[in-house]
Amino acid sequence: MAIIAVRDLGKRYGRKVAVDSVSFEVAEGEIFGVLGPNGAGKTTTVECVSGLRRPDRGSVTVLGRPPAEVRSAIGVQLQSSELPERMRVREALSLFSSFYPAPVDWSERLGLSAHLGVEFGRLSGGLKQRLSIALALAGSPRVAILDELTTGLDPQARRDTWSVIEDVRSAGVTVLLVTHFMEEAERLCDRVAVFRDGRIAALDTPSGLVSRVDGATRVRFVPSAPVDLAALRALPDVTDVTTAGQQIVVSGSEDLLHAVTSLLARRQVVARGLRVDQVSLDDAYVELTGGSGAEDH
Ligand SMILES: Nc1ncnc2c1ncn2[C@@H]1O[C@H](COP(=O)(O)OP(=O)(O)OP(=O)(O)O)[C@@H](O)[C@H]1O
Repeated sequence: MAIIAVRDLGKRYGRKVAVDSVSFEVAEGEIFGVLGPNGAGKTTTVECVSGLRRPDRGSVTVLGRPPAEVRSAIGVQLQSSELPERMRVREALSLFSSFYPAPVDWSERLGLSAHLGVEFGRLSGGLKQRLSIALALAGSPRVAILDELTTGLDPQARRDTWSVIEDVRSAGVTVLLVTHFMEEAERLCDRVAVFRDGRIAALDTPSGLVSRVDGATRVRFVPSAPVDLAALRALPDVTDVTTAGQQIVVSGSEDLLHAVTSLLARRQVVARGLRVDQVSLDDAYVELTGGSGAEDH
């Protein structure tokens, strides 16, 4: 069942169209990625899902109801969440707990127990993010909205935060994750919506996005005997055949390897130094967003 349903969402700021005709559904228990360059409409979209912004057009439902009616089911960690510098971790947790009838303490699971007496201003970037997740989850929401959680973190803190997000999902929470990082989307997300100019340019699993790129798979080899390149080009899975010295490079869809090796076997040609490369989600992203920088933060 779809826990989040967005249909034909539209939002303008004055004359600026921030989001235009955006539709998607998120299934319960998914980690759903929202990806795209700066200004593509990601934050506006998730703010409409969280009920913080009212759409101009279209509809958003969470658990089948407008977000404003199910506030306690939605935990929000937004990009610029800052706390007073002198507020201690313990104080922040107890303040947020006081908002809810049945608060849940995530501090132990998120590795914050040893830092309860530390002031917010003295926490590392990774611990600040853990605290912001703990605060977003204090009301035991069914959906967590996490916006650019790992921007500005060092690689280790980013990896630690990823395992925290996996723990959150394991606890049964559906996650809507805004990110600029391909590696993060590939590692965590079940499906990803790639935003471009206020619209969804593609929506698929990370591997599905990769396979949309023309020539997503490349097979390279040196043939033991001359091969008819036209026969390779005629294979249904092949989009391109080039040569580099003695090496032949065949590009095409995922089933390419089987098609190429079968043809070579029939002609009793051995493929020496055979290598298969796959384009990365980075390549797919650049193609889908028209070459916009993915990691320009
Ligand atoms: N409050 C606002 N008033 C006017 N324009 C806005 C406002 N918020 C966003 N915009 C504009 O709307 C467009 C979409 O912004 P949004 O923040 O949703 O994009 P984004 O994909 O989240 O970008 P980023 O990755 O930089 O956070 C941008 O052109 C932005 O400048």
